[in-house]
Amino acid sequence: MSFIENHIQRCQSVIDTKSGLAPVVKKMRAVIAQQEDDKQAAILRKISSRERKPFTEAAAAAIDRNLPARPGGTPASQLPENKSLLDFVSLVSPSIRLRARAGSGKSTGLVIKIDFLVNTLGVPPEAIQLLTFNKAAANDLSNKLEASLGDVGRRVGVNTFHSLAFHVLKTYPGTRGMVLDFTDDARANPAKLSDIESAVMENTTRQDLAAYRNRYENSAFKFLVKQPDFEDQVREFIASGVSLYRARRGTPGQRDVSPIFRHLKRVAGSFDAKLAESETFDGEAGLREAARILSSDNTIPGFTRLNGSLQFLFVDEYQDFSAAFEQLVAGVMHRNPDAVLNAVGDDWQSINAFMGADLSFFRGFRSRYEAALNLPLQTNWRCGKRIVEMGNEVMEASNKERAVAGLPHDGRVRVKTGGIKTERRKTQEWHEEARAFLEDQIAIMAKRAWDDDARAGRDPGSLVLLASKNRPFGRDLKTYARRIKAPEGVTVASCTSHASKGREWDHVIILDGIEGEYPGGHPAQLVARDMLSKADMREEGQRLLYVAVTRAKHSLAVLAPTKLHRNLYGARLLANELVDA
Ligand SMILES: Nc1ncnc2c1ncn2[C@@H]1O[C@H](COP(=O)(O)OP(=O)(O)OP(=O)(O)O)[C@@H](O)[C@H]1O
Repeated sequence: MSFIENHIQRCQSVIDTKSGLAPVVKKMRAVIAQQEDDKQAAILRKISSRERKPFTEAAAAAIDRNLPARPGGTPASQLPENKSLLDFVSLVSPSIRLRARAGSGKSTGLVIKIDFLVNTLGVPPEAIQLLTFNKAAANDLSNKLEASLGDVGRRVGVNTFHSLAFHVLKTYPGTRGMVLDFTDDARANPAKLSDIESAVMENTTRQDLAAYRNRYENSAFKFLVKQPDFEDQVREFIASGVSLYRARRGTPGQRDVSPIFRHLKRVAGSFDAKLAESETFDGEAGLREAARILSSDNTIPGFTRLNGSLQFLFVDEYQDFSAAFEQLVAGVMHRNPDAVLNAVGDDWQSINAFMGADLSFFRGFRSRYEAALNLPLQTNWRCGKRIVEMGNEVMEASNKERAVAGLPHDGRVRVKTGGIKTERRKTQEWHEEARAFLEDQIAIMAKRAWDDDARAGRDPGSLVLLASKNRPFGRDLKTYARRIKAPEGVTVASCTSHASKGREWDHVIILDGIEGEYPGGHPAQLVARDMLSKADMREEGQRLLYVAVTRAKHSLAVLAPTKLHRNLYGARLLANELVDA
């Protein structure tokens, strides 16, 4: 009997006897490891295409336990739009990187797969661990698991990366007594800026400042050099740059040649030494140290759950990994070599480059982990068809990559540009014009959105104002939101495009769909030029626009007080209403 037939038989017996998957995974990996490098991927694909069979029926049942049938009675598992979901749930022995487009039911898919593993294959819930970036995502997944699996769902491990690191450092004898100066949401709150600032003050000489002056003198930022407080401004953005430098350490392909890069390295080194002296770990150092401990063979007394008994590790938002997160996951896998890793994320939604995120981790998944496959989840269950298309246009998607609309309704796209000229004018002047334009247009677009609801027989839906920065054109988003006359019972939200990730509203109005504005100016933007390529920075803006566009369920309005952003040109073709100035 061939290895593949044996493998399929072993899979069948897992279903029949609920006997545990670990030996099947172990055997499969051992056989693949014997193959020549170039043959490994091919044989894994072959195994996978056969492995779907024994598990498909039971995986379909898990999908149908969790998702309602279509109105005509077709079970969710039988819909062509859910074929990729069925693949994801039914493939259990390879590690998987799931590229899940916006609104494609990423968290729903995770919960269904865990339901399948626990209730059909008999995997103990304690042998399953989920890792998320922040507490909100962890709570959301815990609630969904409990809703689907009942009490058993509570036995699945759900942690943020930082809470896992915290636990390791507090348990490990070598670090138990150290000060842990990080919170669960430390990604949004990197090293305390004030401490970095003092390291900057102590490690920035006249010569270093001259290097910065040189760097910007002949660039688009030469206006900065002319400003009297140039040196203070530099010290401020160095501080953010040092956080970025620390987060990017160990990222493959890091550019590391410029004098500015070397200066950031020196300041970071001094800051790290200070942390070590005071026996303190901030979020970044804490993740790295926990990863180092996990990757060693040292005993961590009291650390039992992830110490060899783990069978499945699910990782969320994989597109936003920086080196520290990758190292932590590698550490968990080192302790649990037979575990299967399922990493889910969307490379189109990678928007944390300024926190050190780098897509190379997502892209290099198959080469980093044994017996690993890439799978897609392309159907968007959130947005109307035109809005899904809008997302594809923003991303200049090839046919293969396009997200596909799962919902039957069309959705509406509206575009209005103001054509306000920004050249040779003071910012304040054109901002005033932009404000007047926005106030008029927001009111018009909101009214049209709620009229759509009335025509479709829906209650007036939720509405959000989005922009890459909180202060588009001199007024904050909240103030614009407050001026909208909303129907009774509807609150108008406002949010930066970054913070909108993972959320959804019936109607979205983007306020700054203008040329050159995405992403909003991050304090580290100037030094980022020495660490990230121009293309990376441009694509980051494109992805942020994609996130903003795909928050809308029924209608999307794009406002551009000046000219339209080039990645939004597609909006003109898809717009139901288009009024150019
Ligand atoms: N296969 C499906 N069929 C029908 N509805 C689905 C399916 N998957 C998810 N949904 C619904 O679509 C909505 C979005 O799902 P979910 O929150 O899981 O998406 P997500 O991919 O995690 O979103 P994002 O990554 O954009 O934040 C939910 O209301 C969910 O019930």
